[in-house]
Amino acid sequence: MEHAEENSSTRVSRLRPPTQIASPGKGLSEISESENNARSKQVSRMPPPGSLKHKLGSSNYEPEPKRKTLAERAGEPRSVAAATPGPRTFVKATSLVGASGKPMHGRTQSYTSSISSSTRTPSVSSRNTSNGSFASSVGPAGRPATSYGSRSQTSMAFSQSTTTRPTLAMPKSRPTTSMENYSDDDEDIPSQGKRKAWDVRGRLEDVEAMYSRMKDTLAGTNLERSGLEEAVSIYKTRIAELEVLRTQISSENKTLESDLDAMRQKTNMLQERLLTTTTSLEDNIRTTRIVMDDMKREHRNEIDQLRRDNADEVERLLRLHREELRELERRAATEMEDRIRELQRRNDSKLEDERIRRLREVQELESRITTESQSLDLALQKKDREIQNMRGELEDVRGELDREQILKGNAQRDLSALKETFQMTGVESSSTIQSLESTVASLRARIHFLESGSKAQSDSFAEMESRLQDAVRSAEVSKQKLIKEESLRRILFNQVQELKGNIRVMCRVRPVFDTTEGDAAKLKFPDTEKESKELEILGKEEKSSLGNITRKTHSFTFDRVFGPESQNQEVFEEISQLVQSALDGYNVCIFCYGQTGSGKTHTMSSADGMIPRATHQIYETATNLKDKGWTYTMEGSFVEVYNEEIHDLLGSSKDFDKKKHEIRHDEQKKQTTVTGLKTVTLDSPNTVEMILKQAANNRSVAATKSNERSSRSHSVFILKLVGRNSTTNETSEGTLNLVDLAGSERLKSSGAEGDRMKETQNINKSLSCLGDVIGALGQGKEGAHIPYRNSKLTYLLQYSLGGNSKTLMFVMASPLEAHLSETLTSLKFATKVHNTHIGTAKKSTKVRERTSES
Ligand SMILES: Nc1ncnc2c1ncn2[C@@H]1O[C@H](COP(=O)(O)OP(=O)(O)OP(=O)(O)O)[C@@H](O)[C@H]1O
Repeated sequence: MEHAEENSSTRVSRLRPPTQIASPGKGLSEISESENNARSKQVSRMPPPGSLKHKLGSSNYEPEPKRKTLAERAGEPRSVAAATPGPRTFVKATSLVGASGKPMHGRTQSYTSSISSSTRTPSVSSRNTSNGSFASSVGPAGRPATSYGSRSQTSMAFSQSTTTRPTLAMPKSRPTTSMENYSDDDEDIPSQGKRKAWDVRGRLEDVEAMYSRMKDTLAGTNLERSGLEEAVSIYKTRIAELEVLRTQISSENKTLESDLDAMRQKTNMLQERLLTTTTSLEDNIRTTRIVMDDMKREHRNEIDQLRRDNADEVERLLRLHREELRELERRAATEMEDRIRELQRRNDSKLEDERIRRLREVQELESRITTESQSLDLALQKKDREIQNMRGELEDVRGELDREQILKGNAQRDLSALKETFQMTGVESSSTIQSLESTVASLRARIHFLESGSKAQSDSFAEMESRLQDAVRSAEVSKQKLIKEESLRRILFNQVQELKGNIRVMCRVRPVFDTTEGDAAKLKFPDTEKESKELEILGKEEKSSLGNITRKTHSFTFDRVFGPESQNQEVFEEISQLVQSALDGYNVCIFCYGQTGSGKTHTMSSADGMIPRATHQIYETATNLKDKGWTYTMEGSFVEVYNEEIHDLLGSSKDFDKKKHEIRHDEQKKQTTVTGLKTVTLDSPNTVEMILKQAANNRSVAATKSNERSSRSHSVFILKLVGRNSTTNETSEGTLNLVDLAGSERLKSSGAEGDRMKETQNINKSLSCLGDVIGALGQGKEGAHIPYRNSKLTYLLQYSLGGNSKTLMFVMASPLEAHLSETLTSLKFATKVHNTHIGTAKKSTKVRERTSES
């Protein structure tokens, strides 16, 4: 098997073609027979290869009975020359395996073809050979073997079994071919090897017999060839099949590879999609959160709105109810009403008398306090002066005393020196002694005098000390008294303010600048000589149904009316007391209300307007109050309420639409804060100018976006004043709000559209909310709902409008005929506010209208 495998590569090409049979001879028949034998076996075993292997592989295989196998013949006792000495070719079994050397599938696997050309030594006695192998040597007997004998020969054998072959006897006379040896055993050619040379016939017969065997062999070879061809074709088919399989596998492989690529791409795509989905999911979550926040906010607003609506509804119902009650009361007691009116009038006059009396008392108290504090100041100054004088005297006396003591020391030293001199010289002169003694006496007298003077001086010094202590003590008492009186002044001052009313309304009419502005309206200030409280406006001409042209005169009364010639200085004098209240710890709110161009900004924020004046006053007062133990911190912020949004006028105008500011209330402290606002500490009077400039700049920058910003938004200057008295440990926290409201013109008359309409609607809404809040406060019911939340402006000013706070409204009026109806609307609104009583009772006024024919 080992050799068969080694030589498998040469197996087919070594088949000997029939033409190689050289010369006829004795060995020819042998070859023919053995070949025929072998081939017939092979042929019979060839197809089908599958069964063949099975048979060949089995040791029980029986060859055809009519022919003897080479093995049989080899086993016969007759001596046969196996081969000539020298190199000899052994046919070795070679398994016919697949071309690749691998075992064949199925039937082809079992078929083995043994083709060998290995050259071996002649010794065959000790080795095992294949039973089926045969050697062929063709050549004439008695001569050395032909090239057939010496060269490699092709033989075919089946290596199904191996047996030990008996030792072959070597010929004595001449080397014999194997053919000769075999021919003796051949039954078909009995004469073989015995024919005589002259027996041509016999030999011819032999040749013929040999020929016929050759023919058989040829036929066998053909069969073998066809078998081999068949095997080849099977291999080819198999190869083709394998090729197809390979193609299929490679195509499958390609498909799988492309599938793999596709899968990879798909995975990549899926990963990308996953990434995109994750990102979009995160975005969605973020957006959802924002939306949820918005919704929450909206929800909160809606709830607030609902609450407000409910409260308004309840209020409306209450109002209705009240009106109904009033109506009933009115019907039931018309007569009583007159009496009540009468009583009220009396009450009012009593109240007014009381107010005047209290005012007088307060004024007297104030003047007394002022006089007392002045006299105290004077006494203090006098005492200070006295102390100064005494200190000077004391210093002089001390200096003198020091000098005298030096003199005394000197004199005593002189005296003792003289005494020593006298004792040394021994000179005694009575006159000199007397004079000296008198000098000593006088000196002694002087010393005594000086000593007594020094005592008197130190007594006077002690007296002065005690007087000084008394003066300091009394100054301290006076200071304490002054501090107490300052506290009393605050209380009394607040009482005066309350008596004046916690909501005050003043009117200011601006001048007509030039004739291009249009005609001036007919305005009258009847009481200019007295208190300047009244304003009369002659209305427009109206045609009655009878054709008469009439004109109404509208009379308004306010706490003060400022005519066109009034200056900001005059206006400020009226409000300075309120500014003082803010320093005393009250919340103060000063509004400017009126149509565009009526002078609100001029009054409030111009260079000499209320804001700079108020801050200057606060700064001065705070500095003066330092003597009375008060230290103040002042922080200012400036905001704008535009379209119901809060903007920081001290911040950057770029942040106007980005930064959201929230209003927060501290219920306990009754204080309002706005988130994210820039606050400026007012540590010098000039800071306010800087604030006003920046606010104006920001508004003008914003104005380029939405036109005339100042008249379309409310501006609120918030000044927080926190004071602390280190002597009394008192604290005060007041807020001063100075508000420049947006133009109050009505939507109809302004003819606004789009964005402007929205602005106007928001302005109208916030102004009417302001009216509602003041109206609700005027009802004066404790715990009643005040609709602060209805607008940003009222919500911002919540703690500066109700309760203990003080409010002043300036209604600004245009002097022009063209603005008459707007002016009248503004003045009517102001009258409504004026009639509102917050905190203390206040005389009510009405708009009086008289019609006169023109
Ligand atoms: N009492 C006054 N004396 C002199 N000038 C005045 C007076 N009132 C207003 N003015 C001037 O009139 C003009 C318009 O006034 P101002 O800007 O104050 O009106 P406004 O009511 O604030 O308008 P807006 O609502 O548009 O802000 C300004 O030039 C201002 O200086």
